Amino acid sequence: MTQTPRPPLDPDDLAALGEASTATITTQLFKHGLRNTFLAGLTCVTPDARRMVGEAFTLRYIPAREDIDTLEVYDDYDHPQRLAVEQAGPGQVLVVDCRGQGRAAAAGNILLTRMAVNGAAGVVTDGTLRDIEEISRLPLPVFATGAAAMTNLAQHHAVDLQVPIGCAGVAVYPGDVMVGDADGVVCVPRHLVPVIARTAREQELQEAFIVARVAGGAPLRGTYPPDEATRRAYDESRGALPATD
Ligand SMILES: O=C([O-])CC(=O)C(=O)O
Ligand SMILES: [Mg+2]
Repeated sequence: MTQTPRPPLDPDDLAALGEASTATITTQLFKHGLRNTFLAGLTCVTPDARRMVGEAFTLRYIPAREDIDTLEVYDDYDHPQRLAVEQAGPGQVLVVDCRGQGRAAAAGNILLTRMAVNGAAGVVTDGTLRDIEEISRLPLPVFATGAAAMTNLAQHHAVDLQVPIGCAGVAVYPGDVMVGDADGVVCVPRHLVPVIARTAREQELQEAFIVARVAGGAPLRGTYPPDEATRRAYDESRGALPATD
């Protein structure tokens, strides 16, 4: 299908998003009116992998049908699932729409090993994965709802690459930026990346200051959220630079 050209992402913005928590990013998106950006119910199944940040490369599954989705379809190296695995490259996160259905796996260890070797930035699905023990050792951030041994053709039929999808109830457009950490995965609409990157960085700095005060015994009142005096102390700690919102 034809791809709409997308303006390139600024590496500094990606770095800032990669350093911000998903909690911070969801709050910043909320401030911009977006409340449905967190892919609830997914956990990171590769706990030793780096933090995840990258552009969404989408793959859409529909329900399988027994007369179509036979095991022989995998003899075709151009099966859409296989194309997605080969094509999602450096800087890209494969986001797989399983319609929240997990009785058969979205993918398994061989496919995700291929993605790790290709330098993909991560894998996200609102379904399950097979070979989960081996996957858990991959150096690739992977998020899913859990494990299922059954191969994906039993429940899923791969139809589209790089189209808008729903994943865990969130709209994900190709090129949106996916960020993942221990809390889960958030989708940042591409056009909001510069502003969210900047304000998320600022929130992280302010929260580091606040948590140090709370850990040191400060009460919530006056500290969290910060009142005028705490904000002034924070600004002074930052070399008197005024906080941006
Ligand atoms: O058949 C599948 O779902 C794929 C699989 O097991 C793998 O990638 O190792
Ligand atoms: Mg396997």
